[in-house]
Amino acid sequence: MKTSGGSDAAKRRAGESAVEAVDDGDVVGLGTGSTAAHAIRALGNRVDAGLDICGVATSFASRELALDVGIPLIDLDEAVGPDAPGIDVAIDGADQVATDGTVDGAAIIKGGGAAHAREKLVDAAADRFLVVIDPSKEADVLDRPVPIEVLSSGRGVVARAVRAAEGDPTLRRAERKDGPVVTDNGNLVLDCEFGTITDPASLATTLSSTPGVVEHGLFVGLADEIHVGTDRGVRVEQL
Ligand SMILES: O=C[C@H](O)[C@H](O)[C@H](O)COP(=O)(O)O
Repeated sequence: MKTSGGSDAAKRRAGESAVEAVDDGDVVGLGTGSTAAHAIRALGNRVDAGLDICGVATSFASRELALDVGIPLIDLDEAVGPDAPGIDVAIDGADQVATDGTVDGAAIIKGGGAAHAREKLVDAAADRFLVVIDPSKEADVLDRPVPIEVLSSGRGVVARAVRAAEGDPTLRRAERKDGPVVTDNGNLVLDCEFGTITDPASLATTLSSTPGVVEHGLFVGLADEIHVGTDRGVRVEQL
């Protein structure tokens, strides 16, 4: 599993804090990454203690972990189809979070683990989306590369569109295999450097309308709460 800056204890506190918001009977979106993994483990402990919930996984990794800790799972289609229960709450990590007022709520970059396409489906479908981070993820303005999942045949077209939007795309390469990272959906990832992102909503619209883009990692105005774990406690920001 990908790891990132910030202490493990801080990530654990963030994950455990968000899991307190889960109620009996809830359908819960299970995020991906090292911080969301703490939430999944904490949820597994609550299931052991009798909590009756179903999870909806956002990746192969979150599915494996959920099964490992005993969380019953349903598919996204089962959760949101006709007469389906819906998703009550989603708990997910982030690579960078800015709440500087340029958007209503928070502007977030996700996809460091290449899971952002399914994460956005689940997080956006949830009644409440809780973001779990450590303080290293907080920023005044977004400035990290934006991961973009692309159809392999559309890689060149998307890269050209990114350059036209004054971005610098780099194909994400796998660490333990020769070749690129391939997502759970069989696609490639371009990590796109845009410098300081002063208008994330506008960039998100541009990227969403580019042919070949399966999904980009800008989550604008989707989050309802940010749980920031620190080495001493947790700060919860309501949006
Ligand atoms: O694709 C991965 C996800 O968007 C993760 O939620 C994000 O990269 C944060 O992961 P972590 O908590 O490990 O920093």
